[in-house]
Amino acid sequence: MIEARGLTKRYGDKKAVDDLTFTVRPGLVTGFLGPNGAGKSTTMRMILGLDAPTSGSVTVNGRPYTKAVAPMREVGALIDAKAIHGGRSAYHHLLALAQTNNLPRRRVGEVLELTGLTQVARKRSGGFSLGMGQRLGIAAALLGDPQVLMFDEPVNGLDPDGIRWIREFMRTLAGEGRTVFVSSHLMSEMEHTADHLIVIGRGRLQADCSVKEFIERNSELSVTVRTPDPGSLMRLLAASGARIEARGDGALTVRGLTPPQVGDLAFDAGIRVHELAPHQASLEEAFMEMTRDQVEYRASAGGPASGSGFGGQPPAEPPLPSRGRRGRGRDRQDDPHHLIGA
Ligand SMILES: Nc1ncnc2c1ncn2[C@@H]1O[C@H](COP(=O)(O)OP(=O)(O)OP(=O)(O)O)[C@@H](O)[C@H]1O
Repeated sequence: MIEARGLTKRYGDKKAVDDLTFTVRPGLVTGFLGPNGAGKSTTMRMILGLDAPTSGSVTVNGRPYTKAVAPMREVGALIDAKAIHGGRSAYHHLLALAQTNNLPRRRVGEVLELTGLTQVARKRSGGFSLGMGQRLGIAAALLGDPQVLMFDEPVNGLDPDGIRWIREFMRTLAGEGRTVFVSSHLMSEMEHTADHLIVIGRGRLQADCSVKEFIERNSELSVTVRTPDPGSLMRLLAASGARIEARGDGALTVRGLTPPQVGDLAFDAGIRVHELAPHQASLEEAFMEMTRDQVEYRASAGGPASGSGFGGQPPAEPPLPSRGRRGRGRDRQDDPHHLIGA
């Protein structure tokens, strides 16, 4: 269990982390999300005692991590997988860590096996691929068989196989009852990995809830409808108060009406419908809505997109007028605790 209470970190006159209070519970994968510069790494460093809070506190299993008698048995952390002596083999890297931390030698073989590195254990780690380097970092984190695991952006730069492996591994660790805290700015990845989310923006807590709740509260259910007569259907639905967007692929996105309402209106007017489906926003779309004003270094729309993540991304959809999603998001940002304590 990780507990932060009023955790604050100031660099000069900038608050990198601002009065964060949250609990990371065992048995779940908790995603720690926020745009670039939101304060995720600073928070993780404070949890590990690598940075001192300006005020507030954070404990691991009830006490500050710096007070842990056997740190590697308390927390396993993957913060920077490249921080490894490249001339050493994976085996010797892990053995050195085990010996300096008073951990049994047998753990080296066990964690090599767990992370699928046994076959390459005697090779120089400097020649490892990014994915193998991440596995080695995770093997090191597991050496002390800790109950709490923290991963800072573990899937960055990995191929789909590597991403899937890390995702399943984190889920297994949580399934064993461990506390798994993982930071990421890759929304599509977190949607499939995390049970719970802690979201920060500009150092402040924005949400502390499940993935499902986050999506439901930050997006509006819409209806996708296809018809050979879009003009008539658009006029009909607009007259019933719906907001309609004609998509490039010929479908209409309708907001403000349910799928049965759209179907019934079309039927009564004798308009053929070829597709009618509810659409729930993805985690990424819900995030883009909530953090619209919080990305510290957002490229202009049309700038380089970074995949399914924060920053460098144009909004998922153009802003809608008055009752549109942008308006909804703004209202909520005035109350940063609207999702907290759900
Ligand atoms: N040592 C430092 N000195 C001054 N400012 C810092 C320092 N470390 C971080 N910051 C600032 O604190 C803010 C939070 O940074 P942090 O690295 O924690 O964010 P992050 O959410 O991890 O972002 P990213 O995803 O880009 O790593 C940023 O504005 C950053 O520039």
